[in-house]
Amino acid sequence: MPVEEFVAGWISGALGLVLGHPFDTVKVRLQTQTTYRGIVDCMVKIYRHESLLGFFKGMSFPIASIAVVNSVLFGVYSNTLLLLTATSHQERRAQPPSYMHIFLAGCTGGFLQAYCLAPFDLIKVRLQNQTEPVAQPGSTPPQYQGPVHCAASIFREEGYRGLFRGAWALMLRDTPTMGIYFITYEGLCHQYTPEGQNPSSATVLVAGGFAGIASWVAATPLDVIKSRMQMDGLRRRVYQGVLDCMVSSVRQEGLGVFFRGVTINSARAFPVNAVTFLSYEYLLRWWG
Ligand SMILES: CN(C)C(=N)NCCC[C@H](N)C(=O)O
Repeated sequence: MPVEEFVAGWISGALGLVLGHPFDTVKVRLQTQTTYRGIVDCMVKIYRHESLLGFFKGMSFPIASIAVVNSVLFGVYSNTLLLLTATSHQERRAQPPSYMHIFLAGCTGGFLQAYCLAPFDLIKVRLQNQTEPVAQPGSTPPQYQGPVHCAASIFREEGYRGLFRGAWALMLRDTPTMGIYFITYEGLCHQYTPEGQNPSSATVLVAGGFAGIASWVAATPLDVIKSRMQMDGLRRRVYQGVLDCMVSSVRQEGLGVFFRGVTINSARAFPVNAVTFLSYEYLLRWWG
């Protein structure tokens, strides 16, 4: 089993993650709290109340976890394609796989990465939702003092299953949308690259950026539900499950609730995934 894809997936994911984390914090706040009037209002309030550090809350854990999560996504994707089409990463430019195979490999990668991502994503969302300024003497300390304390508190108060709160919504979000992610990327690269050649850096950047946007637009409805399920249970349980969360969110806030954070998600997705795919492609070419 080729391991380069796993390592390239890890490094490229980490680069994308640092770039996108401030956007991600604004998105999570908009999806789960009603105190902000929009993206700009949310950014101004975070900056005034919590300083620049507020945008980077909850980042250390995803950085540690991206090694597992992104390498599982890219490694499983590439190795599933290898199983389905018997072509390695290097051979795929000359013999492109069918879109059905790309979609199936993307869905498989998305499904398995969601399982690894669930506890890390839960901790990230809980930390991002703490609105207290970072470490101010004399002020009330936030409920969670950091990722390890957060994980330990969830485990103590909600048990092992508590660490997987929102995992179903996460799997439903990631399985089909990772298929869309890889189809968009490969489709755009194929469209703008002469037969048998590697795509240029500009093509990889644009295809990666649009793959990110397409997958996040499709993922946003379940992303909202996932974030709400992850915040549920903090004080008391409100939702019985994914469906109940969907129905009560629509009843209270209308259908527009499913598109909360779609603008910020898309703005974040372009640079993050452009950088992710560019570094992934170049690392593999370098090692190949
Ligand atoms: C849930 N969806 C749509 C995705 N995860 N899409 C793929 C993008 C992955 C990248 N690490 C990112 O965070 O944008």
